Amino acid sequence: MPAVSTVHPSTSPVSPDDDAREVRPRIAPRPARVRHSTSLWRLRTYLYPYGSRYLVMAVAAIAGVALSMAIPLMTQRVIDGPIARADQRGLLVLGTVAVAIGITEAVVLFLRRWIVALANNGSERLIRTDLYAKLQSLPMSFHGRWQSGQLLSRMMTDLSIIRRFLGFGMLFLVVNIVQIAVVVVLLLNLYWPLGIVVALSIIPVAWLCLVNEKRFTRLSRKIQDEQGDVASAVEEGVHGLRVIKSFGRFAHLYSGFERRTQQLYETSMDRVKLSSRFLTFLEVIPTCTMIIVLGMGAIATARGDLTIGTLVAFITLLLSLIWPVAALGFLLAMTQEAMTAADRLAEILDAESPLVDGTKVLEAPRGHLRFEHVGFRFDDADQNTLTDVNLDIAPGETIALVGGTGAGKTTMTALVSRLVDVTEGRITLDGVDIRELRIRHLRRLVATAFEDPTLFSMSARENLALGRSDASDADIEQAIDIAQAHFVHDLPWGLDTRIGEQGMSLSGGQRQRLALARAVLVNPTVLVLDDTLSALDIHTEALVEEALKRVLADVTGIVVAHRASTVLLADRVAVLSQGTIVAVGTHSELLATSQEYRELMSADFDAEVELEECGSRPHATDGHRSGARPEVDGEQPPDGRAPRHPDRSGDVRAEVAR
Ligand SMILES: Nc1ncnc2c1ncn2[C@@H]1O[C@H](COP(=O)(O)OP(=O)(O)OP(=O)(O)O)[C@@H](O)[C@H]1O
Repeated sequence: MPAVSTVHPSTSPVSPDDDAREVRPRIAPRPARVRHSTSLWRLRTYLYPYGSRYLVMAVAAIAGVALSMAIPLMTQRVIDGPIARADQRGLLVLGTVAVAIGITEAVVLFLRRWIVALANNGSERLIRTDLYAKLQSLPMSFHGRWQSGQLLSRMMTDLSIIRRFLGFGMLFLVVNIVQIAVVVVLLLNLYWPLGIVVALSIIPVAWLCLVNEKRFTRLSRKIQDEQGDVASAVEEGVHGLRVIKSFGRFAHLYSGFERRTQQLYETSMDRVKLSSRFLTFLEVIPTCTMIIVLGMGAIATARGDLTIGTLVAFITLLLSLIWPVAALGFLLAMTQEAMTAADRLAEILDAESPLVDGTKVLEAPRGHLRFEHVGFRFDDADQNTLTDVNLDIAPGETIALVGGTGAGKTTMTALVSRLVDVTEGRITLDGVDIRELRIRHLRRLVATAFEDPTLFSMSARENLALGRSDASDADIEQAIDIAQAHFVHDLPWGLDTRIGEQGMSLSGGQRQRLALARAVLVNPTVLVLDDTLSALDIHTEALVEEALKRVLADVTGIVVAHRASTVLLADRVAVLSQGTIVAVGTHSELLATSQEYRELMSADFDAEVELEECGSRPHATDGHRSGARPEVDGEQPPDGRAPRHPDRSGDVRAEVAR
């Protein structure tokens, strides 16, 4: 039994940047009964680190409103006091106090704006980093279901909506409601008959808000989803530019894009119409109230029931209500938008990852890999992709996985590094179920080079050292040598050359070689090559295979092979058909015993012959693939193992022909 140690999560050597770490967002857990608005409320935890700033902001906002309300009351005192009595000294004192109040209000306003920027940009950053970490931790099945544009629009647009709400909407929604309530009380206190008129005018305002809430929410959600669709279309258009241009399908895609933007435009206009009607009513109500108050106030003053100073103060206070009431409309709209944005963020933050991290690490891994009755079914599929797969790969052995298109080869390799988890059976590494191993540890042991090599917008060196940040220059050089990726030294700044988005500035073969070097650099215990050599020219492929033979001699290898040439890198071959392994053996054994294997090999062979007959065997240039290699006679090793290189084509032809 291999030495295995168990690592307690809190003392684990796994660094926090582990892609499968359990992401614990600051957001509160999802409540059992989810209601609209709960998502926004749950985001309050992102305010806590900036709690003191939000508090200062709220105090400054309330102080600002209180000061603005003090000015009409001062005016009343000035008119009914020093002005009525022609008291110059009293006028000077009260005037100075009024100026001081005005200056203090301006300072408080500046303070609030400055602090708000500090606080809500900080909260936005925290939510964004949590979202990013969560996205990284979610399984491939999640990313398969979601359009990247939808994720992008949540990370950018929805977060901006929430930032605006946290910095402005939330505060003023509260401040304005408080201001309306306080002013109404003050008005009732100044002269209650007019105060009642103002208080009654609040009823239609509240009714309008309630009536419009549902429609506004629905339209906001629709717009945000449609923005995501547009972002997805832009993303696909940019990524698929080459395909679109080569097929001359620009007009077709353009019309699809135009349809989406038209839809977004129409929904946005629906919302504009709704909010325009709503806002107009909200502005008309205070104006009508003002006309009634002016008329009734004039009569009351004429009767001597009201002083002129009180009427001026009343009108000034009422004027100060126009903005808070009119603003209620867009503040409520902002709140609705923030609620739907928070719902959309919660869809990511609450997404459950079925991948559970293990606790064990292998002290001295040997690379004994076993598939035991492994079955796998994709989430949305109605039947298994893999069924009862059994395969025992000895330490240091290399297995070639061969099978027709869609047989399940890529899926099988994805199980080894737990990009997806088995749904039946188990996979063991040195006798330990890989689900019991720490994922970061497992992914250190298993390195995969994919057929479609993704390179990141960073330097060639950073791309190479992605799986092993502590790699020395000598390690990098060795990996470059094995993958025959010496071309990196010819790039304008050598290894420090920034490779374009997705490595677009490199050829397919160059990208594959970098991806291969990246996998080799990890110095893994298990090396998985998912048809990694498919884009190499025959000359480079021969050199890479020569070097790979040395690497594969020391590691356990799984090589997905579509062609006979690649099969010959392996010690044994497993034939996968319709999701299950139908034959395992050496190359020559399978040629002798497996009809399916013979057919797969002869298909490759036929393609080769066709190429030769057409005289179209390509020259050794990057980015082209011949599928064939020069015919060199070779001998079968005495142990029946597949001859590795370079005489496999001749060997395959001879045996298939037999
Ligand atoms: N995300 C997915 N959801 C549902 N089915 C999927 C998904 N990904 C792949 N499949 C299906 O699983 C099967 C196996 O796919 P896989 O990519 O493993 O085959 P493969 O043998 O590697 O094929 P190829 O040689 O063409 O790369 C296919 O039928 C494919 O349609």
